Amino acid sequence: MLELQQLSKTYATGDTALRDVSFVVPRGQVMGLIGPSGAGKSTLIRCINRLVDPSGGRILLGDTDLAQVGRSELRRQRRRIGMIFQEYALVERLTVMENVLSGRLGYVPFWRSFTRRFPGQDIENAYRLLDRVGLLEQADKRADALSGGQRQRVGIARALAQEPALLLVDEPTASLDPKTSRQIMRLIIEICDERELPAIVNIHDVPLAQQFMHRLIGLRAGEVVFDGTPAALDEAVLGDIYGAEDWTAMRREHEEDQAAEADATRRVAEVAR
Ligand SMILES: Nc1ncnc2c1ncn2[C@@H]1O[C@H](COP(=O)(O)OP(=O)(O)OP(=O)(O)O)[C@@H](O)[C@H]1O
Repeated sequence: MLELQQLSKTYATGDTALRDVSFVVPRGQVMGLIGPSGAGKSTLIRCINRLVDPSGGRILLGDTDLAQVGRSELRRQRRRIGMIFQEYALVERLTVMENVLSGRLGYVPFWRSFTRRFPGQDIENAYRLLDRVGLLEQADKRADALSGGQRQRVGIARALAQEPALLLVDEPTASLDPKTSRQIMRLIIEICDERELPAIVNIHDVPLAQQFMHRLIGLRAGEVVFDGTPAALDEAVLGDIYGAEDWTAMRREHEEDQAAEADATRRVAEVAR
């Protein structure tokens, strides 16, 4: 379980990015973080993995307050946080398997990571994870030979290789087409269910968030202005989070994208006939 208590962040520039943000993400819950540009979504994720030092508040992962841990303890705590990135962050010239095993680097002694000799148990587990994300056949391929969706699956397997207690997911589908985006979201949800992992997903695509997330939190100017189920996120709330004009423009853009996707699907079907 992850619990934030009155988390605040004011940058050295004087910009306040988070104000007294409090919520609990229980095990197995996938929570989508939505809000306009500058609302504080990235700052929130960065505070949790301590790429940014919070100005105040507590970040409890189990019994540990991540906001308080010192440098050496932080290294240990970061193993417990699996990260999934928008641009996958794979090592392109390494194989799929080597990329997944890099999720174990926080656990193996330096000399072992240097020679890339991992314990047999780690290797067995990596094969199991690749099987789970549907990439067993690709284990020996170089990462740069994969499609975007496949790369993100490697990113997911790598995060799981850490045996995390929490997943932080930053715009996982921003570089993917709509169909692949849905497949990746479904996979993340299934995996969190299976492993009872809490997850926070920073997500721009509101309809995709509504379709898949268990719960949504809306941030505006660093404050929580919505916390509820996707069903409770109606037009009035969305207008409140994004500003009525911006939300109307976002919705129109989404409708145009959907029409284009339906058109492309129809054309493909016609060619295949
Ligand atoms: N390193 C920094 N130094 C100073 N101010 C920052 C820094 N990073 C972010 N901010 C400010 O903090 C606020 C929140 O930014 P943040 O990047 O967390 O928002 P966001 O919701 O993730 O936006 P986006 O969706 O565009 O990524 C903004 O006002 C931003 O200008």
